[in-house]
Amino acid sequence: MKHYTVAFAGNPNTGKSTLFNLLTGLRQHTGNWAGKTVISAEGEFTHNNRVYKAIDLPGTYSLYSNSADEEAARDYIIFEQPDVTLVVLDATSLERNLNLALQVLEITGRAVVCINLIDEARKFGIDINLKAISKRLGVPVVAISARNKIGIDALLDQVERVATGAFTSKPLQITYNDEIEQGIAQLVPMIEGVIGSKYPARWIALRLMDGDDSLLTSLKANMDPKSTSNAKEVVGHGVTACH
Ligand SMILES: Nc1nc2c(ncn2[C@@H]2O[C@H](COP(=O)(O)OP(=O)(O)OP(=O)(O)O)[C@@H](O)[C@H]2O)c(=O)[nH]1
Ligand SMILES: [Mg+2]
Repeated sequence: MKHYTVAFAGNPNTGKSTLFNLLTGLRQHTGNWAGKTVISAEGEFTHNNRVYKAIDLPGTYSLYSNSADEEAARDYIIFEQPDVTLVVLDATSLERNLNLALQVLEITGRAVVCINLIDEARKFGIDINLKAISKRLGVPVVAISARNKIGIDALLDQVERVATGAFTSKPLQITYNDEIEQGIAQLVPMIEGVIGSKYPARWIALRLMDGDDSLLTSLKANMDPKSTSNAKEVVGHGVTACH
């Protein structure tokens, strides 16, 4: 039987490990500071007779190269290419949390957005229009409470749809200003020429324009050794960095 992989991404403290523990029966540390996940943990769970490998990534505010955690989460999503990236958001601060969801969607459409802490949101009278968010993002969006075990089956049904390809996502693609879009248009064919279509060229173009050397290093390390010598050329083509 095929094992699907599901990576749990999200801002720190959004309940990723609580959900991971609930599903896998493992005991990843949870909690405010002392329990912070610093390395990715792996476990397994089943749903509708399908087996899933779960990877609990460290909490990050972005997928740029600001810290080892962000690089680890980014590299896992780009290079390991999980069947599903489950983006766990805090229902009480959606605006801040959605930023990471948008970054994931720039990398992959194989994603499910999981709005956790729905119990807390309800206490504050926050009403979340899941349908509208899902339509806008182009991927399934489910509200849960990992701590109170609410919405878990519905979440796993959506994970299954994305994992099996039953759901065709239309991930929201952000359009940037003309200067950036022109840079992307120049870089994408060069990037695809060097690394093929396996990796998200548009996102890589954006990161290269931002001067993200760590991504370049990871790319080289993960690429076929024959083609690594070309990687430098892509950034050497003189597209101005946009900060
Ligand atoms: N009220 C409520 N609290 C929750 C829920 N899920 C998780 N929590 C709490 O939120 C806190 C953080 O949970 P963690 O599971 O450690 O969060 P995390 O996303 O793994 O955190 P990092 O590893 O730092 O990224 C803990 O105190 C949990 O008990 C929920 O559905 N409702
Ligand atoms: Mg954690």
